[in-house]
Amino acid sequence: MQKIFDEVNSLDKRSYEKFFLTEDILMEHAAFSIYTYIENNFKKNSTILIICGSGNNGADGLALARLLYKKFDIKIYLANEPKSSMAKIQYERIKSLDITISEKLFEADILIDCLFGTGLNRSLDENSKTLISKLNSFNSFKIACDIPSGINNVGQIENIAFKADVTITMGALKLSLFSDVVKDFIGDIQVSNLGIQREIYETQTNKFLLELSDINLPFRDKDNSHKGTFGHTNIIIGTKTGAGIISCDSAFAFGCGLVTAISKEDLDLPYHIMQDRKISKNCTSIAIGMGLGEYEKNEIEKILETDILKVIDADLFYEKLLLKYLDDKVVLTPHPKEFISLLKLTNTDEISIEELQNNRFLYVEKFCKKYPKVVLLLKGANVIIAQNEEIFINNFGRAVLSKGGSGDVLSGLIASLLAQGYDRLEACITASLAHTTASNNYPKNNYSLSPQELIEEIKKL
Ligand SMILES: NC(=O)C1=CN([C@@H]2O[C@H](COP(=O)(O)OP(=O)(O)OC[C@H]3O[C@@H](n4cnc5c(N)ncnc54)[C@H](O)[C@@H]3O)[C@@H](O)[C@H]2O)[C@@H](O)CC1
Ligand SMILES: [K+]
Repeated sequence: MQKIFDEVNSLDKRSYEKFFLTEDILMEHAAFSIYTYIENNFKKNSTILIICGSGNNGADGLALARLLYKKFDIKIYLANEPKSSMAKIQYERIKSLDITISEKLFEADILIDCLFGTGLNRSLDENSKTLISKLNSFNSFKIACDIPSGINNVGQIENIAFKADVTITMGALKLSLFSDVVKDFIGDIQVSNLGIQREIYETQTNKFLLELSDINLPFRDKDNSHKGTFGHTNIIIGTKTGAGIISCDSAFAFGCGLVTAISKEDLDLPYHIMQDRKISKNCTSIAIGMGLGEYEKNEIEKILETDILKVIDADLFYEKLLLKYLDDKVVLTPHPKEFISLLKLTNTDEISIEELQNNRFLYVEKFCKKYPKVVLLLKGANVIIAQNEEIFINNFGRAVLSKGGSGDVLSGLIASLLAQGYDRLEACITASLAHTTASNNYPKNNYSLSPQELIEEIKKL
């Protein structure tokens, strides 16, 4: 996993003080990393337009222009006069070069957005909005320097943002690159080295970006085993039976030795799924909530009271009785609407979906502070997995997963791993990565994936 920081100004400051790296040195490395990216990916003499603002993001662009000059056909567009001291210095450095300052925007092969970086601290003015909108309309390859202009320090977009194909971010990953609302604006992310290896530039953090290598699939190193060796999960089937049955199937596919559907009605189940009326004696995990619908409250209580690890999902986030069980036995897997209900039930906050989606990390942190024993998995374009003060982000998800039943598959995967002995965080991390990876491996298109096909892809991981 990679470290993520709420802000990097303190890291820059530490580099000046601890390693005697000046702002100038850091900036030269920032510019050089974009130069290297362009050199490695584009033909000599490609046309490049660098759009520069008045601060240090613009200064990065001016330094980059100096580096690219003569190897590429470059022009600078000055959105504002250089104002920060580094922008003025960088401007001096290019004055004697014959670099064209373009008076207008045009569709170059490559556009480089150096308008605003981490200094964006107020709403965009009309000129900036028009400028960004025009840039977005061009068919050029688009590179954002540090962060696409228009995204603020907490990952919100008030009006418009530059729509990058790649964001080359300076020094370390910033949290603002991982809100759901910026997902379609940042493109691929690359981290630039600022004159010292990233592991030295970076300090301690409590936030992490998951990588594919963080997956820890079920592993069998004992052949002297039987079905009981690999756990027994119980999935509670509610009035909407399909949801729970999907979870049963995905739990079985992800290695759990035994899967029992707990249901009052006789169900038409796949042959490998057992059925019972009550929780099995040797049950090692439970999943409850998916398609629950009408269910007797005292029966739910009896299940929640058990000392068994549980995945709690969907309809249960609207039940007040859940409040007694927000402890070290549970994993909660709400989607945004369900999380809002949970925030309300727990008297944490009463907010709209929009407010949540604009501040996902803030509300996850608030909730986890209040319930530090709970493991929370907040669904969304970027999945957030959190416990106490730690946050893990899975940004591999794509639109292919935006289908009914995807969440039921995920509940089954987590329950399966809990039953097999994973701890709750490990189970969420591996299940979430398996879920996104399998969906991305679906070969057909990004709209037709069914839960069954998703489970088939999970079997191939
Ligand atoms: N501090 C450092 O050591 C380094 C900084 N670097 C670059 O510096 C950037 C940050 O530079 P700055 O702090 O100068 O800020 P920016 O260049 O991001 O912002 C420029 C200026 O725009 C003004 N501004 C903010 N919001 C505005 C709005 N909505 N409309 C009009 N003007 C607005 C601000 O007052 C600020 O002075 C980083 O994103 C990165 O690109 C890199 O060179 C790496 C090293
Ligand atoms: K930028």
